[in-house]
Amino acid sequence: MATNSSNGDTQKATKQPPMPSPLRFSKFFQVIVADNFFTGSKDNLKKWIGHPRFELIRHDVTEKLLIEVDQIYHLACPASPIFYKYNPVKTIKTNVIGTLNMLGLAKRVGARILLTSTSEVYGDPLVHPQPESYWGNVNPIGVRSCYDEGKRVAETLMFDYHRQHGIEIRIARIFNTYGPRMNIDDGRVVSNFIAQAIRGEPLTVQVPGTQTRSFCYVSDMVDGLIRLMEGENTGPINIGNPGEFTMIELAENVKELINPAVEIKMVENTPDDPRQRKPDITKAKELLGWEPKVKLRDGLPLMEEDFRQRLGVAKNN
Ligand SMILES: O=C(O)[C@H]1O[C@H](OP(=O)(O)OP(=O)(O)OC[C@H]2O[C@@H](n3ccc(=O)[nH]c3=O)[C@H](O)[C@@H]2O)[C@H](O)[C@@H](O)[C@@H]1O
Repeated sequence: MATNSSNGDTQKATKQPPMPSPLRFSKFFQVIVADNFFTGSKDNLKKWIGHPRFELIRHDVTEKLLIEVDQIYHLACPASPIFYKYNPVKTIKTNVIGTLNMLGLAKRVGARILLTSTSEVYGDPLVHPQPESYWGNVNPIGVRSCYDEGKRVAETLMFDYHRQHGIEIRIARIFNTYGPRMNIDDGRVVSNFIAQAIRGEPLTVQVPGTQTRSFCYVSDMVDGLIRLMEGENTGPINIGNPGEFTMIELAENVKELINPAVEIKMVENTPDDPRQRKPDITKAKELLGWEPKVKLRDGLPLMEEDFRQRLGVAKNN
């Protein structure tokens, strides 16, 4: 540890006033990424590999991880319904055993831990928009339960470790997030529609099409998560964009912005699909000074650009 006062760097560091912005502070951190690549891609980390303050470990969070850290962003878990339904047992193990392991790590080294929970803890919500005080309407035995009940248990574990062991916790409830570098075949609606529009395939709106979601651009999400980690509130705090769209409206926007020639096709849905979802972000505004800046119609073209590059399809072709 850098405690020797004859060390120039340490003296300089101790004289510095506290950093006003967590975003500026973060450039001094070393980052260790642990990923099992079940849904993640090494390509997304390419630009950091070889950086002196960056380390990548192939690791499954359901196994113990013995490292020394000050902060833990516990982001692990497949989030696309296609992926978590493909391996529900793995999904619930990640949420339960994975969260226990990360809390064990936080306890051993005295780190602060942030869990990325989800709007899915509200299930098919009977309160609209959803404030953090709403307890939700969740099916405990459905095909989505590995994910939504899994995240609910993860939240419980976080608060139990906080109350029993004094662990510093932070919980974010993330609402549908999109942006460049998403897996093209992720299966979630924004990436599906953008890839379909670029390929000139019909946009597959699952019935009834009147179900709503609120889409947050990735840079807004990252800003919110860092503010939560650096702030004083445990949460849970909703982080999402309150702009609410039906899936038909989303398809119409993608069609207009990306490829007016594509058709919109109604297809079958899957069980327990939530009918409406919109975050109440009063807490995020008041406690984190956060609100999203990027509107859906500004974010979609940024994602389109990245998808076109990866699919090798130029605009106006
Ligand atoms: O994107 C996310 O952040 C969220 O994604 C999923 O939740 P969900 O909202 O069901 O995600 P999608 O698969 O993108 O579905 C959104 C809506 O679009 C519809 N959809 C999906 C795909 C498609 O091709 N067409 C279509 O109309 C679905 O029926 C659903 O109503 C996860 O379960 C959430 O936990 C996660 O936070």
